[in-house]
Amino acid sequence: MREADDEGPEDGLGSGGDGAAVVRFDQVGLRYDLGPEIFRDIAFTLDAGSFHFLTGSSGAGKSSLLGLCYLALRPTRGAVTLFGRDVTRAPRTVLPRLRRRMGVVFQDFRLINHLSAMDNVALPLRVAGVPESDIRHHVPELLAWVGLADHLDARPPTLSGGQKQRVAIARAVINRPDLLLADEPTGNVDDRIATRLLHLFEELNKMGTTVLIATHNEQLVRRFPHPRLHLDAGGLTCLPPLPATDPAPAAAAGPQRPRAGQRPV
Ligand SMILES: Nc1ncnc2c1ncn2[C@@H]1O[C@H](COP(=O)(O)OP(=O)(O)OP(=O)(O)O)[C@@H](O)[C@H]1O
Repeated sequence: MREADDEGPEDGLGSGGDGAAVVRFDQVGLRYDLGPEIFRDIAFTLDAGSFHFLTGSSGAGKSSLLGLCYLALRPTRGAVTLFGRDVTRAPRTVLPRLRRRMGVVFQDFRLINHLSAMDNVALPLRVAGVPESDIRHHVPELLAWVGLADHLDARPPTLSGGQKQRVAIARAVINRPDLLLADEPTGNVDDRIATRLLHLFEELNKMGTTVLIATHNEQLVRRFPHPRLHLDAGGLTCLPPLPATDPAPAAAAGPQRPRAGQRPV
């Protein structure tokens, strides 16, 4: 993991900020074009190593907030700080470097259709220059953990929605990012697999990744005791974990899961 301050002013990023905050929003507002303001004065901090759910009804702005975090969107007002740097007006040239520190699971997956599941997941490792022998070892292991051992060579158009989603998750976590942003990552899978995926996120979190997961799945939110950022009517409230109901089903069945202290792959 890199330190929060390993990029200097020459990066075109603003300086300053709390070194322990991976994400900080200060009085952020957002509107699309000439539409209404969908966020008003949103303020929150994700400390390094924290795990939060992002909740709110459909249209409350969960995807938009994640888009602000990975700088696909810029705030109309206020300030966004990432990894201790003010990135509110950071030039586009710094985006690839910032995004290499993030794993993002998009609601629409954004897989590369002409590449196999194996090659889609291997992509961040190849970009990072990881030796091919390591890739051949780690990628199948992770795909097996998400239940896709028999689909390594499958191309996305031949996969179901839930299978594509799991490839997208594997791609997002394979290089153990500093920050994981996931938009409805369990929206297309059954309860057992959803629980398994949440355990994967928790293992990643134990290794230091800061995690933010947008979800509608209240049952899942109740099973995993993490605080919530809740969006409602343009505002954001930080809420404690929901009280637990039923325990999470065992995630033990299936391939051995990655453990804290090891690479997740
Ligand atoms: N590209 C866009 N142009 C204009 N308005 C948009 C755009 N994307 C989102 N919006 C509006 O912003 C608001 C928040 O949308 P967003 O997709 O962030 O909500 P969400 O909470 O992720 O919804 P869902 O749970 O249904 O995915 C909605 O009113 C939506 O219509």
